Amino acid sequence: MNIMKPKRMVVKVGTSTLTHPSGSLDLRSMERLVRVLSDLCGAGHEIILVTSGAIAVGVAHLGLPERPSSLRRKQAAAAVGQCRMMHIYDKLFSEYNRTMAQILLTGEDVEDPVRAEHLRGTFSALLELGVLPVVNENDSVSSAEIETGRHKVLGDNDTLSAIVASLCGADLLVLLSDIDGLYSADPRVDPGAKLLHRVTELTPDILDMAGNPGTWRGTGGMATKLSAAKIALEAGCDMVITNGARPEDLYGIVEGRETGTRFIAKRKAGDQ
Ligand SMILES: Nc1ncnc2c1ncn2[C@@H]1O[C@H](COP(=O)(O)OP(=O)(O)O)[C@@H](O)[C@H]1O
Ligand SMILES: N[C@@H](CCC(=O)OP(=O)(O)O)C(=O)O
Repeated sequence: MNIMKPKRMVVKVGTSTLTHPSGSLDLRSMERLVRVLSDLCGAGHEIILVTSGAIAVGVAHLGLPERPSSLRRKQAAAAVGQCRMMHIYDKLFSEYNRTMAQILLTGEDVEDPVRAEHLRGTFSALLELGVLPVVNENDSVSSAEIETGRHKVLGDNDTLSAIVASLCGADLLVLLSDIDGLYSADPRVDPGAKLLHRVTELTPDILDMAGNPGTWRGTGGMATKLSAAKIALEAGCDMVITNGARPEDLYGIVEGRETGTRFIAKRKAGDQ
């Protein structure tokens, strides 16, 4: 197998990996992830982290009995949770002597060519400076996903991470989920479903495999991950879906080891 070692990569981590079922931050999981990402930066990879979790963490921190149904309350929870998460990330990255930066995006930011160009410049400058950008959707401003559960331009962090990967010319996008990869059907519904190791084309059969999120904390399920795959592959960027419970798998993934499901971009399919 001839998989190029990625120089620039985007890693997206979902709410279910970052939080306990109560919505509180899973500190052990965050610590392991931050350690691996810091180490990969030390090994010469340029990494952008796209993180979910703001709403769930805000709901837990505010002591709300459940995820609110009103948009304004969800946006308020996101504002609280985002601040909590960044505080912990910054503390953890500092332990490994890494500087991080926060970037919050809305659909308009990536749709507008002038803003997109500024963003590209900011990401490159941060990476040149050895900084690790940490990105989330600006949920307190944008209502795209939290209102509808779907995205138009952005709206979920799977799509957001693929847009960021494409914008920054990343070689690899890794989605850390609460499941090992793409199965032939949702294993929570069909226990006989099989894990797919490699996908070279998003055929209608593959797209039909995607089901809904697994828990109240997840947003897009596999459908948004496959939308992300489409954006990444069109940008010539490989994408891997793997289990966020084992962040150490990232070491093997950057070496091209078979882990989870790897979607292989066209320019590389011929090399296999
Ligand atoms: N074909 C499929 N293969 C794997 N998981 C699937 C599939 N269809 C639906 N799912 C569901 O998608 C969930 C992962 O997405 P999601 O709940 O958004 O989590 P996360 O936020 O961790 O990405 C899985 O737990 C699983 O229940
Ligand atoms: N931007 C939202 C998360 C959106 C999202 O896609 O969540 P997830 O399915 O857990 O990756 C938040 O920070 O709560």
